[in-house]
Amino acid sequence: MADLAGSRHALPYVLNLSLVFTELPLLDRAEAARAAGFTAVEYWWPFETPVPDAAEVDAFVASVERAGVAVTGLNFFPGDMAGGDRGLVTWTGREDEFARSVASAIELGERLGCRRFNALYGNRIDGADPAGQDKLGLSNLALASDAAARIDAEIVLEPLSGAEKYPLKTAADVWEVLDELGQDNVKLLADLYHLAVNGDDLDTVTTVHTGRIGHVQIADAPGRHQPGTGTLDIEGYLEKLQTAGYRGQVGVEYKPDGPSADSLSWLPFERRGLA
Ligand SMILES: O=C(O)C(=O)CO
Repeated sequence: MADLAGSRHALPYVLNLSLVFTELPLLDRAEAARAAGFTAVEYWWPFETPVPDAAEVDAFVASVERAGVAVTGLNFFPGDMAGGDRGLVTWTGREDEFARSVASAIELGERLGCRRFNALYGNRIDGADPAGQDKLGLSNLALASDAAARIDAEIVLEPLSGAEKYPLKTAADVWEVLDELGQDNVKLLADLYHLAVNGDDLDTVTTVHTGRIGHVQIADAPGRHQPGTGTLDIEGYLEKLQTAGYRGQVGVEYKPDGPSADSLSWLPFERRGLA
């Protein structure tokens, strides 16, 4: 049995390098994560474009290989995140770009051994029919699911907070899409921070349908900072998830309050490398 260092659960942690260690250039973050004790990391889409050029991809892969960490999760290209975009899955008119972004992410995932891809659903578009957007979402998710299946990977769908026009706010919103889609390798990404901010019932989310949860992420609320800075009983929810059968990883995905390395003090060093 692994040393749980006082933790009430044995779920393994992976460090999200799109929010933690962002004071460092992208290509230095994997080594910082390794030095901090993590053996697995995840990223949002680490490039500005859906299909980055070969040199950019090679440099990214080299940074990960140099660090000796596993990449266990990648987001698909989401559009302009800083400008408010939250994914292309339901973005009418950008179907070709979505397909190309999926192909390039899967190719990168195959190279890195990454088998989980976060497909941000996309915002409601002013003037567009929401039902039409959802219909496009189903066909785009089917395409992504098939592409992922070819490398034995899965897709996760994430409720988000802080984005008014993003329609997936709760786990139930995602269940509705998954029920219509009917593809076993498409699951819920339960980010406990986003769900809490949106008023979802975390006691239910962490105990019911846990077999359909593909990934869990954590940050405290309010604030989206490290555990202990807010009021969420993160440890309690992770224990509930494990008790209910969840055996996946926990993404450490928060905006550090202070320097990233210091912000990790809530997690004993010996708990960071179990992934
Ligand atoms: O946009 C966010 O907040 C995310 O968590 C994306 O994965």
